[in-house]
Amino acid sequence: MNQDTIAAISTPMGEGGIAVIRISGDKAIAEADRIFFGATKLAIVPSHTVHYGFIKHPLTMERIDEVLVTVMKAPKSFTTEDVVEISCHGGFISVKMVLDLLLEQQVRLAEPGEFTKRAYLNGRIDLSQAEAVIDLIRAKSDRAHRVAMKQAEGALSNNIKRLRHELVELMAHIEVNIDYPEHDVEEMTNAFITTRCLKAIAQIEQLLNSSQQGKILREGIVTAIIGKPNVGKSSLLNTLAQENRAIVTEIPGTTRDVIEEFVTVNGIPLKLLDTAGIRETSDIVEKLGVEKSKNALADADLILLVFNGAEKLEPDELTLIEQLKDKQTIVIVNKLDLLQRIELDVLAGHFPADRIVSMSLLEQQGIADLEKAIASLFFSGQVELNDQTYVSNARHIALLKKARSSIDEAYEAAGAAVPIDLLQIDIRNAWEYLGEIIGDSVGESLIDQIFSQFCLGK
Ligand SMILES: Nc1nc2c(c(=O)[nH]1)N(C=O)[C@@H](CNc1ccc(C(=O)N[C@@H](CCC(=O)O)C(=O)O)cc1)CN2
Ligand SMILES: Nc1nc2c(ncn2[C@@H]2O[C@H](COP(=O)(O)OP(=O)(O)OP(=O)(O)O)[C@@H](O)[C@H]2O)c(=O)[nH]1
Ligand SMILES: [Mg+2]
Repeated sequence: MNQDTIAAISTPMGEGGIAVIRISGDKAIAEADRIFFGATKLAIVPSHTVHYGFIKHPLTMERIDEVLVTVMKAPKSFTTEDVVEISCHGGFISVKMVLDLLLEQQVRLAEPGEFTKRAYLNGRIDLSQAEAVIDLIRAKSDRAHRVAMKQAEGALSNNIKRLRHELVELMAHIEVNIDYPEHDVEEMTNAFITTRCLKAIAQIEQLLNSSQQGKILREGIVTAIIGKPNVGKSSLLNTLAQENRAIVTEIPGTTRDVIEEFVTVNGIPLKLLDTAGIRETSDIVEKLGVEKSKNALADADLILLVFNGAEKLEPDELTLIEQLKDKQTIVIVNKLDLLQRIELDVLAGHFPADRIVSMSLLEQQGIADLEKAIASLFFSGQVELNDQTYVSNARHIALLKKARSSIDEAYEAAGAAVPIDLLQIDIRNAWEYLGEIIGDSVGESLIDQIFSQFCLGK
């Protein structure tokens, strides 16, 4: 099935110091030897060694690039096949020429994710570890990176394997009872099954509970900056993004469209949305902007509600406060550098004190306070990532939920004295759902779909 020898450029397209072509498969070394000219032929070098030489056109002997070549022999390689990596000079043309030379013969272009797919199919990593490689590449914060790294190392897989092992033990116990019903294990059985089911449910619950945090770590907390015009919403986005991302002017109604920016605050990734100031308006463009603000508000996980501290609260703003009752909100009283006229007591009637932050974005004051408020909201302080496994993948979450409801059914059946061979089916289903997480018993189309999310050359 894996007969083809494959190759791809494994570094990003564009100008760079060096660019790497990776080749994997039975013919990797022979094919590289055809175009590589160095002190020795690669066919006879030891595994895990690096060699200097030139890539030349095998017929015209035209020099194409000066390179370093790494040889990693099966099974001690990323794919477990023979792997050769050619480090070319960066830039587009020479790498492309070297790749084309390989593709002219017995090498085909790798599909996206095919190297990692081979590592999976050849048993070097399981499916959840392969999926973690995608997360690792896409991680946008230190925390997201650590979660993905842990999963890549097999933390989730180990949890799942342990759970499955316990379910197998349970099934074996029940099997004995089916085969030898006269045995005195029967007495024990229902109580035993109930206890074991509860234990398994608790373990799955724990993994599912971590998923909310896992999702946040991966995708960022969707955070909408909301307020009436001219209070400093775009100034806040620019401050948190540490660049002038949004236009700031003294004219109310400057921002018309939703502006997105990914930022990290104390290691917490936020997907920040700067929005148009909310007010009644007859301007058609601004009206559409206000509509978008209201949609962003509805979809957000967190609201940063901005007020101008130099002005009294307006009826529109009080309405807005009412609308945000069910949302996680942090209030920002901006323009602290000006004479303050805002009714702080009114705000204090609606929001707890630790959710109200005074700032001057003009003078860059109060930023640390805001960061602290955000961090304490989401991680009840600075929680460190400990040994807990974070589940962050939608596919894994769905399977964990299915496994849990199967065990729920077994648990209830045990209580209702349903024949145990029926309940055995529920436990077996749970065992299979969990197996799908690590790639036991998954169909080819699912595997293809997962690996197609990778970039070329991975
Ligand atoms: N140049 C290069 N850098 C890279 C990769 C690569 O393929 N090539 N990787 C690709 O993602 C990552 C590193 N991951 C790797 C994981 C395992 C093996 C490997 O050869 N494992 C063998 C041998 C280990 C040993 O010698 O002790 C094994 O586990 O059997 C290689 C890379 C990131 N950096
Ligand atoms: N004095 C003072 N002015 C500020 C402060 N923060 C922002 N401003 C000014 O207030 C004006 C509006 O700021 P923006 O950030 O554009 O306000 P906005 O809420 O995005 O406004 P719209 O996009 O129109 O809804 C600009 O002139 C800013 O320079 C502050 O802390 N103090
Ligand atoms: Mg604005």
